[in-house]
Amino acid sequence: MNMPEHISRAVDLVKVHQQGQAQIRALDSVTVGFARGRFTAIAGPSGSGKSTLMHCLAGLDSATSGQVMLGDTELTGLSDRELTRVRRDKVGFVFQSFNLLPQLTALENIVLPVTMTGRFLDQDLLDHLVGVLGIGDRMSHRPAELSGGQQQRVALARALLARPAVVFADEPTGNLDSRTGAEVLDFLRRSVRDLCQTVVMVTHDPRAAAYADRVLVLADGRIVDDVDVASGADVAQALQSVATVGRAR
Ligand SMILES: Nc1ncnc2c1ncn2[C@@H]1O[C@H](COP(=O)(O)OP(=O)(O)OP(=O)(O)O)[C@@H](O)[C@H]1O
Repeated sequence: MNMPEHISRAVDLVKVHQQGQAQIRALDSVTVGFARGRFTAIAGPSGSGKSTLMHCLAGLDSATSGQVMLGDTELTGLSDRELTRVRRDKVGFVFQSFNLLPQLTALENIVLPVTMTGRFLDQDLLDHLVGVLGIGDRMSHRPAELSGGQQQRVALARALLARPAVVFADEPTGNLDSRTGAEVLDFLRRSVRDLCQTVVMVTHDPRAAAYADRVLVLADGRIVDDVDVASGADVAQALQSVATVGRAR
């Protein structure tokens, strides 16, 4: 699993959490690669290791053993300081809880990661993102003055403006009503299609997973299914797989 088209990959990844005397094997020898310009959903029941896998892939958490690569950079073995730099330069994040800075306006939140690091502010891309997301008239508002859906749109623009190697989205629709959630998922899918963005999304929701090109299903820290959702039949299979694993627990 060392293919160059895999922008993100994990090899034999193990993560053991210590909880008192008990050891919890949150990831049990996971090997997986994520191709550029694809939208992958990581699905599975609560506690199956979805967030742990995403956190290790994104350099937010360190593995117990195994290897994580982001582009040409091996994350495993980097210091906290180096990891911070890699995350800042190569990763975009979208969280369930939006994670906007409350004292900044929507526009300031969106451009902060780019301006803070002295990088080129791509005004055309900014205009494109704001236009597609329909938040042009909210740019001077602070997060508290925005709806949940508007806050998540601001977070999406912030994640994509820096043209990260990978956008990691952790339950991005978890705090949204179903219509707004569908708009967020549509936008993620569109960013893959129009901007060739690579997106990896954690979700427990089969309907959200169905927006992806590929669905990885985790159970007990292992990949139990890996479905290419190119055709309608595959979507049905992926949904069935997520539901079955969920019921079996
Ligand atoms: N910091 C931690 N300390 C101890 N155990 C942890 C820690 N983080 C996660 N775990 C355990 O590791 C396992 C995997 O957790 P993880 O959060 O990755 O699952 P998940 O599939 O994302 O679940 P959910 O859908 O509920 O968020 C669970 O058994 C969880 O209790």
